[in-house]
Amino acid sequence: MDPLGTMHFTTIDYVIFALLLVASMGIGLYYALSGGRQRTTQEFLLADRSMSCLPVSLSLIATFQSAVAIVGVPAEIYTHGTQYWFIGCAYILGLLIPAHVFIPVFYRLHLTSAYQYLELRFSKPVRICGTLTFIFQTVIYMGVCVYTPALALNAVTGFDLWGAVLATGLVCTLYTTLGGLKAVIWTDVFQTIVMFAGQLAVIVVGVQQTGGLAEVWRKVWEGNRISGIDLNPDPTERYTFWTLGVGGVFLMLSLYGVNQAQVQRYLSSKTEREAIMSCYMVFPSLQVALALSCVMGLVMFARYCGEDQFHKIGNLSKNEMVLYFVMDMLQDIPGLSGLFIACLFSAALSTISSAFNSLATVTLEDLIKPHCSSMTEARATLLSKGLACSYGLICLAMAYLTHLMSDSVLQAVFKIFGMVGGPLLGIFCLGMFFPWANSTGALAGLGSGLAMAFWVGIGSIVTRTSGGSAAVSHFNCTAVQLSGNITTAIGTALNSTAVPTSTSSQPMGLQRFYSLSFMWYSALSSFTVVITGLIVSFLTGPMKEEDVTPGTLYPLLGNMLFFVPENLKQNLCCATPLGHRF
Ligand SMILES: CC(C)(CO)[C@@H](O)C(=O)NCCC(=O)O
Ligand code: NA
Repeated sequence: MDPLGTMHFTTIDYVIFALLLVASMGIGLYYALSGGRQRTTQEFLLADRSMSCLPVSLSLIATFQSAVAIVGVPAEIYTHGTQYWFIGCAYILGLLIPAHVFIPVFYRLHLTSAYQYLELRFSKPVRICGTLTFIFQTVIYMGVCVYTPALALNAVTGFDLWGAVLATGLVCTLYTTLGGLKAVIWTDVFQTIVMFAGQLAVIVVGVQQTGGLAEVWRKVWEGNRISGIDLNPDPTERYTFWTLGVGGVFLMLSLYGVNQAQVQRYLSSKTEREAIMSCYMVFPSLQVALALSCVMGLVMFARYCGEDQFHKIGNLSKNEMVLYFVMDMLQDIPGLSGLFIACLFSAALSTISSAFNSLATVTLEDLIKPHCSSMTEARATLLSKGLACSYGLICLAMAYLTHLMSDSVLQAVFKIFGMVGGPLLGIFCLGMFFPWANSTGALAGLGSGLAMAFWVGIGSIVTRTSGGSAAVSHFNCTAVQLSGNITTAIGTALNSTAVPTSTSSQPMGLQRFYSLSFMWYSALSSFTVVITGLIVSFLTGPMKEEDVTPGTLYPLLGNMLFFVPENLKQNLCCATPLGHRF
């Protein structure tokens, strides 16, 4: 059955979509032909370290705000209520800690790649393992990012799936290869604005068509979509205040603290102050982004609550709901659906362009340069352009692999971030906060963190448990006679996480371990890295603080014991490292 066959794109919608691609290309060309014309790696990979905080901050949010969040969050709110919104609490510590811990350390070391840090602090093998882990994470993620909007568009409008994937993948490869990081950052700025505009337009029209704000509020309130704070301590509950507000901090740290894409933006800032400022400015913009997608879910609910007799929306996968809602509602307003499609693809483009550039950076800096010390600057720049271009093509291949993914991409991406990003966060924390950690400990820690993460992650996929314990909250619309049907429909929409009939029985033993909420993955795996790393370091001979490269430690213990007199602290082995005051 194809309930969506009637939806069509008008010429003006195509024009708006094409304009997005053309404008992005234009920005790429501009930076290819202006400034230093992308003739040095400093310019191509680090924008000449000359950026100011406003473009950097918009680029920071654009990097990890992809179409996955734009289609995933409203569907989550529609089916489960506003609990997810509490992830906004995690933004406070999730941005303050990067601003005051990670940025100062990275910026003062004058790095290009975040993994250079791992060599300075530990050894070359640790750096290479870190780099390979990052490449693995990013390559999977970019496949999901380019595939998601194309799939949604295809499902709802019949727009050619691989045509959309190719168009976005190739245009993005081209402007990233031509214009370097400057183009990536400035297209991010433009694309973030398009992203916000598209979501806002849909919300405004949606509210109007549903009968005004008061009516939307009444419907979502009566439909039980407004969730109170859920303080259930059960770690297998998918979204609670604890999983979102505490587990989410670790997710945020792995993304905004140590992820190469973001670290590269901090390093491209003119001064350390600008870098810290940009991190602060992410906070309000990220709250706006979160609010827009949550409100969109509420409006979508208000619009269909009790009126979805034909299970129009209930039969869709979570990734298709939003686009269906948009097309259904905006059909009569020319151009508006085009604007929303542009919003969706802006989100995707800004994420994959960051991925291409950061992957080119780490491949050149961490894997190639150490072996070709005599490479000329011109050659290195040419090589980095070749790398950016190759990763663009790899992205297309990964989109094809994503074909096999489950139907909730938001959960899939959170799992990838937790399973691979968490151990990376752990190894940076081990290095910065614990002077005793040595290289063997770091390698053992990273290995065990990854093993732990893949054990629980793959276990949950195989046994289909993580997230399965999420209570499918039932509609409680005014149209009571319909609620049975709608609940069934929502059940269908959630079929990927089909709950076994015996949901009431608590999972036991390993089963319980596998059903750990994926919001805890980052915390679990980074703690595993730190603890294993410390144990192995102490067994193999801990490092002495004076042997650690200056500037690679952050005096966490020293700062936390601010009330202890200075000479006592020296004895406690947590002195401020040479020449570095934080
Ligand atoms: C980083 C967060 C959690 C911040 O809300 C969000 O942007 C997110 O869920 N990002 C990952 C999904 C995506 O690719 O859009
Ligand atoms: Na994005």
